[in-house]
Amino acid sequence: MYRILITDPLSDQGIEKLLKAPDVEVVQKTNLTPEQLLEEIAEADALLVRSQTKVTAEVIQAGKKLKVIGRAGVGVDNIDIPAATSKGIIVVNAPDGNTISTAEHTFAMMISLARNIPQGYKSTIQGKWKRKNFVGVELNHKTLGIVGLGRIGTEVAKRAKAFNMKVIAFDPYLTEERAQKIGVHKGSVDDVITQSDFITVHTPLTKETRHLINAEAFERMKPGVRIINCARGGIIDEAALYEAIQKGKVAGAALDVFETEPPGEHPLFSLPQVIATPHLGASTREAQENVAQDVSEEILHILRDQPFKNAVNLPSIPADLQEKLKPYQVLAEKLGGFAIQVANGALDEITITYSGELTEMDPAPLTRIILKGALSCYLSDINYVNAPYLAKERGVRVTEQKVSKSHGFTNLITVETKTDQQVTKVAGTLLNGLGPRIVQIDRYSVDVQPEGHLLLVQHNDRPGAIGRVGTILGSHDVNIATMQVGRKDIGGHAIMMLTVDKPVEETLLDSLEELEEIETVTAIDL
Ligand SMILES: NC(=O)C1=CN([C@@H]2O[C@H](COP(=O)(O)OP(=O)(O)OC[C@H]3O[C@@H](n4cnc5c(N)ncnc54)[C@H](O)[C@@H]3O)[C@@H](O)[C@H]2O)C=CC1
Ligand SMILES: O=C(O)CCC(=O)C(=O)O
Repeated sequence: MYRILITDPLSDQGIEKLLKAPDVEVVQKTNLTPEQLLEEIAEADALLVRSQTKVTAEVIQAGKKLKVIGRAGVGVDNIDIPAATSKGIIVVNAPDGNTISTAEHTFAMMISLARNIPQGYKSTIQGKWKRKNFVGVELNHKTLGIVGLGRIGTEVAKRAKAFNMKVIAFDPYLTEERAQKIGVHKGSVDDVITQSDFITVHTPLTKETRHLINAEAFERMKPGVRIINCARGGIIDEAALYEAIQKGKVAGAALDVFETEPPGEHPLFSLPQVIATPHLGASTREAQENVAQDVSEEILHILRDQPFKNAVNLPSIPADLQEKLKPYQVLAEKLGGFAIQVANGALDEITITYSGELTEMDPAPLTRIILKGALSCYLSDINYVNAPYLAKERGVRVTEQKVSKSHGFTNLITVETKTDQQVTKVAGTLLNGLGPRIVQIDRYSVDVQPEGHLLLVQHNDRPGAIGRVGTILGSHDVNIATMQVGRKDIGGHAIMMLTVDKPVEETLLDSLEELEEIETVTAIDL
């Protein structure tokens, strides 16, 4: 039974799938204090939030069983993503479900701003009739500058075109072709800032976008420009906006989001040119149902080990690729574990080579699983979310390549490890109907099922060596299940690869290493 903790109000219809799932227990507790959240999270397999709950590193650390954090919405700035990634917790969001609502809210704000609707309303219900005070401007033929032409920015652009506005958009990922298709002019930030009558921002809040619209930008804007922010507080420098309105450079601003939320008695609210809503962009019945439904499905898929698509801290993998790679997962994990256990010394580098039919797909997800298998031998709580992160943190260089030559196998994965002492190469394949096999250890061809307790013995090829190893194993009550030998030259360097029925103790390894012809003995547990 999976325990899913929901700590912000979510649409009941949206979470219906969770409520009806036979393998799920839903615990809905909103308005928790930070201390209560730390207590509740301890038993949860999944946490589902909107934007109020602050999912800090401390909360993530306290989530002993936590596998996934779901955000019913786009922005994940209330979740400590690096902390989740380093602990191997998947963070998923619902990026599509509130796009239209937020674009419509942006438009509502722009029209309200242009026509002074909130100010006019307030005055009218106070019994006044001040028509002269609320003369506005048309949108028709005005230039709208959009910073960030993603999902919401694009929907805003489409609506602006219906209002006969000229749209200039800046987005580092905007191509000329896409700009033409949407019907906008692709411009620079500078074009947006200097040419627009209205400017709206639709980016996430990042190092680059923090105070993107600042005092210097306001200086260069057209007099009478109007500003809209329905994305994230902090993209616009609020103090600079206050100054620019005071100076008469900016005619007005419509804000749905703030640097600190809730903003309390903000100086901007003393200015009649400023209109505001309490982060309402996604607050429609439809959007809330959509995002809750989308993220609920993703959480169920992740808990049930099924394909999912909206992980924020994992590269997205199309469902068909996930299906194609699924059969290779066991091979990849075992191969990683095997490769690391036969490599002596401190690991510097792992080079993973994919051959045969694996070159026809993107095998990158398998690299994560190989790293998981490798790092699990030394570190706890490793999974495919945090494995690349932890490898990098430990200074291990990871290289991935594809080569067509597969030495007669339909598929082949070769893992070369470089430590401060040696370079070791192991290769594995997925045999049709037989499952994973290790087929190469350095120069030697083998056929080993990567399962259970294995013993790799490197020795000199001398008569009686195999018998003596067998005798010592027997005297320690260790039964040999399978054995393979490989050598390149008679009397030269050789290997024995044994599968045994129980874990091999240190004392047994020491006894084997005392034999004159034995060079090294490595116990491998998979
Ligand atoms: N007010 C509200 O209730 C809501 C706010 N949002 C916020 O709206 C924003 C946009 O959401 P979506 O359109 O869904 O995201 P998106 O990811 O589809 O689009 C964001 C766009 O910003 C662009 N971008 C990133 N850095 C940039 C930079 N330095 N300069 C210019 N463009 C840059 C990206 O290339 C991307 O195209 C997010 O911050 C999100 O959290 C989203 C939903 C509701
Ligand atoms: O949950 C909400 O209402 C906030 C939506 C939002 O800001 C987002 O999805 O980024």
